Amino acid sequence: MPISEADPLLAVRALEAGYGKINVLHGMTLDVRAGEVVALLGPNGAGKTTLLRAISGLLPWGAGDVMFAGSSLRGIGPRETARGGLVHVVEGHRVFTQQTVTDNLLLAAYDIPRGERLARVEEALAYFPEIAAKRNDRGGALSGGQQQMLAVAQGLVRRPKLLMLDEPSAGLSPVLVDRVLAVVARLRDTGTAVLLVEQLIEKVLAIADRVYAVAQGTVVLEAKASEPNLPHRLERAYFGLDQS
Ligand SMILES: Nc1ncnc2c1ncn2[C@@H]1O[C@H](COP(=O)(O)OP(=O)(O)OP(=O)(O)O)[C@@H](O)[C@H]1O
Repeated sequence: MPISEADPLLAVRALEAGYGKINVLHGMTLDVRAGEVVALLGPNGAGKTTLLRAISGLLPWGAGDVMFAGSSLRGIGPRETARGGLVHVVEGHRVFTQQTVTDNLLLAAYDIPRGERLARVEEALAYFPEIAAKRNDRGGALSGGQQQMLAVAQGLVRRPKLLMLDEPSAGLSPVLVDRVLAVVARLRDTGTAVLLVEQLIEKVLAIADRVYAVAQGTVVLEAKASEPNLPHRLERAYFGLDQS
């Protein structure tokens, strides 16, 4: 069934997921609309990474549902979700250190028609001039921050409808953090939706359209990023002091 304009691109409904007998997500519900940048904020251990892993099919889930572009993702693995346009750049993703930057990107484009792959690689490199300049270097020769950018570029090669980024700023210098977040803002301008986990509240509020605060496996606050006094309200929500 074709997705209508009004339907969210991603709809997570009353999702339960965890590890073995331990449930981590307790009825998680949220939406991402086409072209929207949505941030997931919350304390350590809240379940943000677990949620992204469940959405992309890295982690099987129990009750509830995840709908992407109008279809349920139940039982669908990460390769297939990526093929459908939902790309997850996992936290601490490692690039192939022995392969060149270009080959790392070509590997990410493995199932894209051969004639299109190089153009896709160029398109992704255009977002990151500092790694474009090192396209013939081995992945292992890049700095940690540049490797992180390469991991994001590997996701972009697929021209996702929704890109999920798990703490893209982790371990980056302030300058590189700004660079990565500027890429997120540019993606929104090209109509790509982004769902990102981020700890840097002020920085993320500057580029996100909406935010969800997550605590103990459930959404405790949803707000437009432009709403006043949000950092304070988010903090209160984490500790169960605020209802919205
Ligand atoms: N592989 C695993 N096996 C068992 N428990 C896990 C596993 N990964 C995470 N957990 C537990 O699930 C809960 C949620 O972790 P998760 O990583 O999703 O939180 P988070 O909000 O992303 O936090 P952080 O910001 O610290 O990454 C935590 O209690 C964590 O200990």
